[in-house]
Amino acid sequence: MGSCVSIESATAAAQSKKIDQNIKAEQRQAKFQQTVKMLLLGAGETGKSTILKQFKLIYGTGYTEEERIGYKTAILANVVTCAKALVYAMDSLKIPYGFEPPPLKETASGAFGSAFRSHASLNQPEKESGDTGSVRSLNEGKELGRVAKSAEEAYYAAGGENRQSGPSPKAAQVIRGCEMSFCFGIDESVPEEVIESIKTVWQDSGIQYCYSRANEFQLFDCCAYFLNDLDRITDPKYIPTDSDILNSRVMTTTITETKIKIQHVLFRVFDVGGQRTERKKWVPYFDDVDAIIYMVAISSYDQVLVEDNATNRLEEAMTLFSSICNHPIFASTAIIIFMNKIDIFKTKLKTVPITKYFPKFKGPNNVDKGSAFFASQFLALNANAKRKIYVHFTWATDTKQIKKVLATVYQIITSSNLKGAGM
Ligand SMILES: Nc1nc2c(ncn2[C@@H]2O[C@H](COP(=O)(O)OP(=O)(O)OP(=O)(O)O)[C@@H](O)[C@H]2O)c(=O)[nH]1
Ligand SMILES: [Mg+2]
Repeated sequence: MGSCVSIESATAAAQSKKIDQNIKAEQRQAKFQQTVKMLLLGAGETGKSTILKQFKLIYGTGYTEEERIGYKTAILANVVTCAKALVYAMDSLKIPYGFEPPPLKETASGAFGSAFRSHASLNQPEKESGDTGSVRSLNEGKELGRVAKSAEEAYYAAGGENRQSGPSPKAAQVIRGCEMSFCFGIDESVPEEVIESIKTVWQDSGIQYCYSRANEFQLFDCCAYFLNDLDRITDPKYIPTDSDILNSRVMTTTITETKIKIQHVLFRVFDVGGQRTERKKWVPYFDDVDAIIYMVAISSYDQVLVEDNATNRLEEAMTLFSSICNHPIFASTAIIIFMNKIDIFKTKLKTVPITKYFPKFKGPNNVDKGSAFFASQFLALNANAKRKIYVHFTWATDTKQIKKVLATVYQIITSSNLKGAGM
């Protein structure tokens, strides 16, 4: 009996040891299969959905041919929307078709000649410029005003909205009359006449000058990317590339959750709509958030919101950031700011002085000073001095750059240093 007991207790002990081992293994497994709830937050058009696409491209299986074809409609809709925006802006800004802006008077910096960007150069981020901008801003502002005035005079002399003649005004008429209904059927394409009309106006010097003033109206950032490549994207056999998908613009109106496994961590990534009306939908997703990527379009310093056509986009981004980063519910959430659209920012700095929109900025108007200034403006909004907020300067449509950035983000989120960083 005694031996029986001892055998039983030995068995029980062995079983209990096994259970303990299993529990430990499960615990290890649980630790190993860490889940991270991540929100992509930020105002509208800052690049949240673009980053989500990058997650899928870099860590997922990418896009199938069927999914790619699904983007065709959105891309063609982008093309027509951009063409319409330009054509309407020609009348609101009072620019005649064929307008050739007179060369700007040179300053000591000799940089005026570059004030009007040509569409051919707009797809590529340019090399960092020197200290152009702050010194010339005042004179250049006057010069640009003079050119705008001469455009307006020429506009009225040419017959204004309804009486301009020639191929471009005729093409503009076709674009104005184009219905967006083709957008709803995947197999339908944009009528040939509309495509030809878009090509005609995009070549027009007046439209190009109008494009150089795009901050004065609402125009998608992907405008030049697609309008420079119309032959390719309107080919019946066209299948969107990764880059085309990344550059396409579809406003988010439904919050989505995407699960992405990176090594042993399962990321639950939530992409939200950033425009004001969309933000009402955010709150139910605020519980138990491990990390937030807060997107800022640093290039939007000279633009106003789509929602009210009045508020500076970066001012809005700062107000929103302040409410997010100081919200008690996010007290222990890792916050990483992506100062995005750095490619557009670099190009814009050559012609648009930051001081004109943010007089606090003391220049010089270059990438280093400009990006450091805006980063510091955001970081200063954090009321908890002990908390570390991470900042990255990003180009969301560039997979190579984002791959590196996301690898660093992964390290930040999974590293134990987070605890020491006020989390
Ligand atoms: N050139 C350039 N374009 C970018 C960059 N990031 C995003 N875009 C473009 O900007 C547009 C808006 O990007 P989205 O990702 O749709 O912006 P969002 O934040 O999801 O906008 P909402 O859904 O309205 O909140 C798209 O056409 C993108 O291709 C960037 O770093 N550089
Ligand atoms: Mg979106």
